[in-house]
Amino acid sequence: MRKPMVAGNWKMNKTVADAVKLINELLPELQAQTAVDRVVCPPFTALYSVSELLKNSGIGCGAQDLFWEAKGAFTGEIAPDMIAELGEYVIIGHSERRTYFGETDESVNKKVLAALSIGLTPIVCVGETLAENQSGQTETVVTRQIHNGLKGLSTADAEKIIIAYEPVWAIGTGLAATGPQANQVIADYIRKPYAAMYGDVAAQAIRVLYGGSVKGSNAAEFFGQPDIDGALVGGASLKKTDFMEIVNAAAVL
Ligand SMILES: O=C[C@H](O)COP(=O)(O)O
Repeated sequence: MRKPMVAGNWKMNKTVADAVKLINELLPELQAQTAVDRVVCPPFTALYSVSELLKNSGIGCGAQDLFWEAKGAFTGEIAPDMIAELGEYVIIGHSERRTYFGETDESVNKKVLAALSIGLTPIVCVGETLAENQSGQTETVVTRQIHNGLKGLSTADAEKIIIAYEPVWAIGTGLAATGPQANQVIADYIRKPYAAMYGDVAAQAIRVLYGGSVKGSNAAEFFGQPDIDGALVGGASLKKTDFMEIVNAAAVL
């Protein structure tokens, strides 16, 4: 039985002051919802302040990216142990990083291995663009991202990672996939190839989230699907009421 998870990806939003305010608003209600694993991923600049507020709260804290090297002359980058001091999770390979910052399956794989080696749990994002979807390439693209981005894991790590299926055309557009559409991709193009890599036990153990225009009004449609274990939420994670609607919807999963 996989425990549902809802993670908020704040993207490039919120100053430290704004982040502290939102966490203080969220904390009582988030803490009350123990049926769901709850995670927030603020921008790097707010990570320390948020992690201090979340200490011993039962709410997970994560970064939105990391670099695979341990230290050195990599201006602007953040090392795995710097994140591990402040949180337990890290989002890797978000489509915005693939699109705007040149992330590839190869860099995703290096980051996943680096995160796992220091004990962080990666939330690895995969998903096809609108053009890829419309030209019938969803299977090819998503299975390639799984094969190349997630290779080389140990058996224990293979059972621990989290994958987020985020069709790029659904991110921030208000145009969510349907529950059955997302479930089919997750079952056939994510869990199935993952089972071929790491076995059925791992493929059934890992949590796969859906992401892309999730809101309170459509969350239940995704959470009612057998292969969807929760959501990676962007826009709707920036306001207490919006985020809590989604977290509470996951509790009945
Ligand atoms: O990481 C979150 C996803 O990109 C979804 O963003 P969104 O909920 O604003 O569509």
